[in-house]
Formats: sequence, structure tokens, C-alpha cells
Amino acid sequence: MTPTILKLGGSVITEKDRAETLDGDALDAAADAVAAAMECGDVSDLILVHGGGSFGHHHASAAGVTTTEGTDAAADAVAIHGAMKTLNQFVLSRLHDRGVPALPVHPLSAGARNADGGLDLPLSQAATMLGEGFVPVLHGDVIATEGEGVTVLSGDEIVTTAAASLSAERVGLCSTVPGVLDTDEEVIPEITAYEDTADALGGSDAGEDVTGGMAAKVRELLDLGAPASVFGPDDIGAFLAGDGPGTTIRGDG
Ligand SMILES: Nc1ncnc2c1ncn2[C@@H]1O[C@H](COP(=O)(O)OP(=O)(O)OP(=O)(O)O)[C@@H](O)[C@H]1O
Ligand SMILES: C=C(C)CCOP(=O)(O)O
Repeated sequence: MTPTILKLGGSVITEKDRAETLDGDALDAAADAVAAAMECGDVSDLILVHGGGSFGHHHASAAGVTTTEGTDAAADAVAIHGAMKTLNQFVLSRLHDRGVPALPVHPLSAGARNADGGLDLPLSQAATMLGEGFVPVLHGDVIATEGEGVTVLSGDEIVTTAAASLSAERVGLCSTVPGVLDTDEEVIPEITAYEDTADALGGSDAGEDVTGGMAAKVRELLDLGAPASVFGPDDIGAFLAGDGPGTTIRGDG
């Protein structure tokens, strides 16, 4: 089994500058593209991951929790995790409306980080779901972290971890932008080293974001041993059909 992993950016499926606000039209369009690709056989072993948008990032920011700064307040952890489960439920129901057999996987209950930040995220549940014909849907979350309480786990880190442990064939990150943009706002077709694009790379312009926006995304994807595509919402279908839209990030692992 060589799955395809697609992340739906939180900035795509939510209104990132308004707390806990879904972008229903954008989520419908993404769900349409996934359902169409599955129905015509463009993709079969598909894992979906979604980001936090105005659900996770809003609560994480209010609690001062990031990928490295944790909290030991259970109420804050539950607020962040609960918001992400709410968003996950929206994603699942839009997929179910279209006949996609999606099942939730909540990382808080599955994995942990050690004191060095190393992530242990067992994914046998997702692998077994794939084998049974389901589409696992993971999401950015909080995760128990040695010495920090809980920290934020970004959807991007889930993507790279899952891609490595499940030997993903294809990896795609759908964000609001049509790819990684250079300083003239043109899509960069291929990135092989962080220094090539560092001048143009910033955080998220789409509201609160505790996980670092595009700069963090590129760093994460360069560490992956497989090529990954960053593209906009209009290119979900093209990606699932096997094209490499937007920017291809090709690190050396
Ligand atoms: N050089 C760049 N090219 C493209 N986008 C950039 C660049 N520099 C900064 N950005 C910002 O990065 C954002 C994408 O990162 P963001 O973390 O918001 O994505 P996401 O994965 O869709 O959302 P989330 O983190 O909520 O899941 C873009 O919307 C843009 O505002
Ligand atoms: C803020 C939380 C809880 C998840 C962040 O995931 P991301 O939006 O993929 O960076």
C-alpha cells in the first residue's frame, strides 16, 4: 500500500481571521474534488489531514501554546482539542454527504512527544482503515509532550510523519495560495533548498497561526524523503489525478 496524503489547509476550509468560523463553500469544493477523484478511480488509498485555521489556532494563541511552548492546564488543552474535533466533524460530515467513507483519527489520543521534541505517532489505525477501504482524516491537535504538558502538533508535521511511516507515494498540501510565491508573487515551480526562497518566505497572512505559516511548511517538506506539492484549492483535483500543480518541494530527506 502506497497512500496519497492530502492536507487541507486550515486557512482554506475556515475563515482564519474569525474565531471558529468555517468556510463552508471552500470545504464543499474540497469535498467535491475528493469525492470526484475517488469515484473516477484517480485515487484509492487516501489519507486526509486538515489544519487548524480559526478553530485550533485561535484557542492555541489565546492559551499561549505553540509547537514548543506547552501548557499543563487541562482546560486549555481541551479547548484546543475540542475546537479541532469540531472542525474535524465538519470535514467528516461534508465528506460523508458525498459518499466518501471518512473516519476520524485524533492525534492527542494516539501519540506523544519526547523532551527533545521527537514525535511518536503510531499510525497502524490509519493503515488498517486504508486496508478496509476507509479514508482516515487526521488533524492538527495538541499532543502530550514530556516536560511541557501539551504542545501543538501541526497538520504539516502529521503529513510528513505519516508520509515517512506509511511510505506515501504522493504528498500534497493545499493552502490558500497557488504555490510558494517568490518576491514578485510568482509561483516558484520547484524548491530544493530553504536558502533558495528564504527571502520570500513568511508566516501566515491569514490570521492567527502558531505553527509558522509557509516558512515552517517549506522547512518541514524539505526534510521529507519524497517530493511534495504545495498548491491552491483549485488544484486539488489535478493533484489527486496525478499532476504536480503549484510548487514541488524536493528535499534530500
Ligand atoms: N512566500 C510565500 N508564498 C506563499 N505563501 C506565503 C509565503 N510567505 C508567507 N505565506 C503565507 O503562508 C500562508 C500559508 O500558511 P498557513 O499556515 O496559513 O497555511 P495552511 O496550512 O493553509 O493553514 P493552517 O496552518 O491553518 O492549516 C499563505 O496563506 C500566506 O499568507
Ligand atoms: C493549532 C492547532 C491545534 C493545529 C495546527 O495545525 P496546522 O494548522 O496544520 O498548523
